[in-house]
Amino acid sequence: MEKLKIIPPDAQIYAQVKASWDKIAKPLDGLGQFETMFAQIGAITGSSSLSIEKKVILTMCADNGVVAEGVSQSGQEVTAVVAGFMGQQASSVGKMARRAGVDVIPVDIGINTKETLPGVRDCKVMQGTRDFLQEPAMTEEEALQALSVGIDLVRECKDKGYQLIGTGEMGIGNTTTSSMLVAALTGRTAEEVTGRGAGLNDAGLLRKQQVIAQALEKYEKEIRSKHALSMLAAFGGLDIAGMAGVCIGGALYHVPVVLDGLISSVAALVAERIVPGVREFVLPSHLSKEPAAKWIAEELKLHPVIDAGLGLGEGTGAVMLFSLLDLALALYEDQTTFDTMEIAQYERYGETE
Ligand SMILES: O=C(O)c1ccc[n+]([C@@H]2O[C@H](COP(=O)([O-])O)[C@@H](O)[C@H]2O)c1
Ligand SMILES: Cc1cc2nc[nH]c2cc1C
Repeated sequence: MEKLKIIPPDAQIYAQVKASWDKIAKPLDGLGQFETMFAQIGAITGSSSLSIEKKVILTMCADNGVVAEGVSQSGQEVTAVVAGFMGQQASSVGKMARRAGVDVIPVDIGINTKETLPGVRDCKVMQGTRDFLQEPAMTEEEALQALSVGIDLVRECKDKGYQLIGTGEMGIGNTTTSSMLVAALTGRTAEEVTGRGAGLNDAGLLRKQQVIAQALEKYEKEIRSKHALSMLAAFGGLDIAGMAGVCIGGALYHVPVVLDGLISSVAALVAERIVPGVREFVLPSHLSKEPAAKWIAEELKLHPVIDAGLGLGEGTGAVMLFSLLDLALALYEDQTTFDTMEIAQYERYGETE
């Protein structure tokens, strides 16, 4: 995996797209980060004629053994229940995606059930991870298998003509797994990375913090080795590994990947540590309300445009960004330029600096 060769985004196309935005009759950089996000999309896809008509969310569903430690307000069985509704496009992401004209592929990459769920793609690696406080969540082989699921799905989506892929997940306990990975990968303390997840009370928050603090001690040697794949295997989760695979697949096949919240962003961090350069192929959507999210943004130098206290998951924040991108693109696709308006353009700061 470490030997994968990534061809970086095309800097010339980045500049071309930016120059094209500058010709549109509007204040210079008036669409701010939306202009640079499209420059990045053009650079990734290798074309300045931008198109994001066909979009998909890959929602990875998996269970986390660490739930046995009392770190979530919900029981593990909720993962399968919500994934079942997702298969009918009846969970939160399905509803938003239908409104936005986006497809959703729910994926069972490790739900703790033997049942197959109608409408959910069966890519199960195992029935949930093991409890990382007691033993490593996965073996490196299991982690690699989950990474491959994500990479292969990107290839398939590219072949089907999808131009933009969003990540999403569902898995009770996955904010504990995510916070643990952030602490291990960025050197933050349990206190700095732990949040309330899907709605923990004060006692639950304290318990979650203690579990992460204990695991930081228990795995001190592994953490010091800074080996991202071992840490992914040690802490999980299968959903994070699958989404890290999506990020790596995006970089390999040059498809831009829009990240959802905390769990998706951890996946991008893991992917970047395993295959350096992947971060240039991901676009964040929102800054999760979970405290660990800001440390990832800082580490990967990502600037999510939506900062609205979201913490839903499933890919909902990514769908929101898709809609905003669609609006911004309306200006680019059918350009009314300074020339169209016959407005003389004086020397602008971008040209003199
Ligand atoms: O996307 C986020 O940033 C986010 C923040 C908090 C909770 N979630 C969702 O809530 C679930 C995990 O919460 P928990 O408390 O069981 O770890 C999981 O299914 C996530 O999709 C998601
Ligand atoms: C009901 C429910 C739906 C979710 N969707 C994503 N995470 C979730 C967590 C819960 C508890």
